[in-house]
This record gives sequence, structure tokens and C-alpha cells, in this order.
Amino acid sequence: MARLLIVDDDRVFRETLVETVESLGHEAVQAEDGQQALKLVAQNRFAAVFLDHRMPGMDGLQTLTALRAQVLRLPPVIVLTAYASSSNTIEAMRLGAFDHLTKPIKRQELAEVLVRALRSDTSAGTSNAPPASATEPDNQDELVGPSETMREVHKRIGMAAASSAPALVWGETGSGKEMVARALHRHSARAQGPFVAINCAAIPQELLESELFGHVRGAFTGATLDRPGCFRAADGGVLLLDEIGDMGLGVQAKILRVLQEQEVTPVGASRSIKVDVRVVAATHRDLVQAVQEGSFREDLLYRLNVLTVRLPALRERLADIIPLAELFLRRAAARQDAAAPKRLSADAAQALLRHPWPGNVRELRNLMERCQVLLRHGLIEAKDLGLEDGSSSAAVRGEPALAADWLAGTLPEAVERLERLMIVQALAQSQGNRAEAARSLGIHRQLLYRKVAQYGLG
Ligand SMILES: Nc1ncnc2c1ncn2[C@@H]1O[C@H](COP(=O)(O)OP(=O)(O)OP(=O)(O)O)[C@@H](O)[C@H]1O
Repeated sequence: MARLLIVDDDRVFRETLVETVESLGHEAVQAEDGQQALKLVAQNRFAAVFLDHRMPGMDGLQTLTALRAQVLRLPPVIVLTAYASSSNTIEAMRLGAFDHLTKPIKRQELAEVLVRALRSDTSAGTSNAPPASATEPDNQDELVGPSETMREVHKRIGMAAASSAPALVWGETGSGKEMVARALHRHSARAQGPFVAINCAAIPQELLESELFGHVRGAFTGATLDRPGCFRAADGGVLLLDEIGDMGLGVQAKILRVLQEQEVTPVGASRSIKVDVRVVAATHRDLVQAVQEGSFREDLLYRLNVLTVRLPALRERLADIIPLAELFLRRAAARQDAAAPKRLSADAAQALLRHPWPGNVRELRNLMERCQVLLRHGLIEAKDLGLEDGSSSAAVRGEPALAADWLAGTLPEAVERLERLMIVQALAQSQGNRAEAARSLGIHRQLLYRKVAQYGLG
């Protein structure tokens, strides 16, 4: 039998929880607010604490911070909330919560978390509370996703945010890796420092080194000025090395050195410069396989693999699809100045749930934006999406309806229309794989990246 503390301002919920805990053979002590919890924890030893997130006065996270400051060996704290968001989950985990659960809590769920908490030897870490993060994220940055898998991602971000070790975010194209890296930055002690992102696949390898480490004037033809490079631009903050799996072996060796020594040598310089950067690497490639194939350094993988966040593909988190679709419709409507967001009919929602989303959240965002802007009616039907047979309506594909529309305007405008359409189709055929799309279009991948950005398809 273990002695547990239950902190919640809602008497009915508290007493129900006490009953369940007692029926599982444990003893429960109650507190109705954070202050009372602090007193009880100072005077008693508890095996675990259940802490409500939303309470008047000191809320759950403030209570958790105060508990950590007050108690040297804090028992596992399980934060409970009726309103889970990515930011409150990440914050709770960052502050050292053992777990973060959503109300109502089933008996089975409670029994499981208790077994894990009582078995854990963490005593919730040390008395050194990590510094509070600078700001609450604004809505644009909110990692939306009520699915259980996404909630696990929020928890991992929270745990990884408390450290300064390199982190590796793995997920398919468009699944939200950059958003995760931004969340790691925003919720960390480096939130006040810069966040710099570089896409290693979009830059020719011969230029990548100077982009990353900078160069001195005269280092090579065209280097007319000193350039600091991304590592120095990210000093005191976070550097996202996106698509690190596409980085050449030569640059990989140099990245490894920076991670080991925390210093960079600009191209053409004789001396190195100290930097304080947390590196977050992201990739859609299987780096273990890349190591086996000899295209990725094993020692770099070990170095980056300290904290890994695996971001599941959108088709693996069905519960996120409709909330994300509605979010993107609302955002697109807000950009249209007060236009009402379009609504999804039941069959459109079904079609969204059935689609495999090879381009993940980005593909969903693009489709919803096009629906919001291009459809003339307020209710989106499945046929407007054209996901089942790949034949979305011309309006949603962004194609002019009539030949006259294709030929309208100047020659450069008409060429742009055609170029955009060919890129959209190549990306759809390659299921979002840009290297393959570039090949089928007969252009360099870097040019495709530029065009994708130019036409807002990224
Ligand atoms: N959970 C989420 N909540 C809200 N928006 C999201 C979420 N995940 C992704 N997005 C949106 O989807 C788009 C793609 O996300 P992001 O750029 O982070 O993906 P990525 O995995 O880094 O892509 P790439 O593989 O091309 O580098 C962005 O517009 C981002 O705002």
C-alpha cells in the first residue's frame, strides 16, 4: 500500500479519485489547492502526487515548480488536466512531471500509471528547477494534435527541452519536424536565444560548409566579405540542421567536430571560434540504414541520437486529421479578412480520414487552404477534395477553368501558371518526395526547393 497525495480544487473529482485509489489498495490524502499541497508535502512522505493543472491561485505547473524548489527528493508527480494542449504537456514534462494525463481518468489508466510511478526510482529529480521558458507559444506555433501518439510526442519534447544535448527529430516529409524543433527551442532555457534553421538538402554541398561555418573574405572566388555562418548566427540558441541525411560525408565530419569541441572554423580562417549552440537535426531518412550503406557517419548518428523524437506520419494519427483540417481552414479564412471558415461535410471528413497523406500535415494544410480560397460554396464535399481517385476539382488544384484563363496576362504570368501546376503534379505523383519530383521534372533539386518556396507550396 502506498500513500498518495491528490491535489484538485474540484471536490467531486478529488473524492472520486480518492475512492478509485483506495479501491486499488492505496491510501489517499487530499489537498484542495497548491498551498495546501506544499504544506502536506513538507510534512509527509508520499509515494506519488496527482496534481490538477487548472486550479485557482497557484495552478498545477506553478505548484510543481514550487514543490521542486522546496523538496529535495520529490515523489513522481502526475499532472492531470481536462484541457491537454501541446504547450501544457510539454511544460509539465519539462518541469519534471512523471506523466501528464487527461481527465476523465479510467480506473485501468490510473492503475497503470501508479504501477509505473511506484516502480520508478526517479523521485522526480533534483531540487534544481529548470529555468522557466520565456513565453507561452502563440497559436501559430501550437503543435496541434489530440491523438495519443501526438501527446507522446509532446511529452518527449518536454523531456528533451530540459536538456541542451543534441536532439534528432525523425519523421516523414511534412510531418512537422521543424515545428517540433521550434517547440524544443521555445520551451528550453535557450528560448531567448536565436532559432536558426538550415535545409541541408536545398544547398549545394560545396556551399554548405560556408553556410554552416561561415567564411573569411578572400576564402574563395566571390567571398568578398566575412560571413559568420549559421552556427555563429545561432550562438546561445538552437540550430536546426534539416534533412541532415542529405549532408555529404565531408561536412558530417566537421559537424561532429563542432559537436565535440563546441567551436567552428570558418572556411579560410586559421583559428576556430567558440560557439554555444544546441543542435537539433531532422531527417526523413532512416539514418541507421544510411550508416549501413556508408552514406552517414556512425559516430555522428550516436552523437545526435541522444534525444530522439519520432514524429508519426499523419496516417498513423487519425485523431489529428479533422482538428488539423479545421485549424487550417480557420487560419486561411482569417487571412481572407473575416471570411467564414468553410465546413467539412461528413463525407469530406470521411475522405480525409481514408487518405494516406504521403505529404503529411503539409499536404493537408495545402489542400485545406486551396479549399478555403478557391471553392465558392461553404460546405466542402468529398468530391471537392478529389482524394479517392486523384481527380480533385480544377478549382482546388489551382488550375484555371478555361483555356482563355490559361492564356490570360503576360507570357511570364502564363509560364508561372504552367510551372506551378507541373510542380504540384510532380510532387503529388512522387508522394511529396522532392528528389524524385525534381528528377521527373528534369530540374535540379535546389531549383525545385526555390520554386516550391516561390509558389508557397512548401
Ligand atoms: N502538429 C501541427 N500543428 C499545426 N501545424 C502543423 C503541425 N505539424 C505540421 N504543421 C504544419 O505543416 C507544415 C509542415 O510542417 P514542417 O515544416 O514542420 O514539416 P517538416 O517535417 O519539417 O517538413 P520537411 O520534411 O519538408 O522538412 C507547416 O506549415 C506546419 O506549420
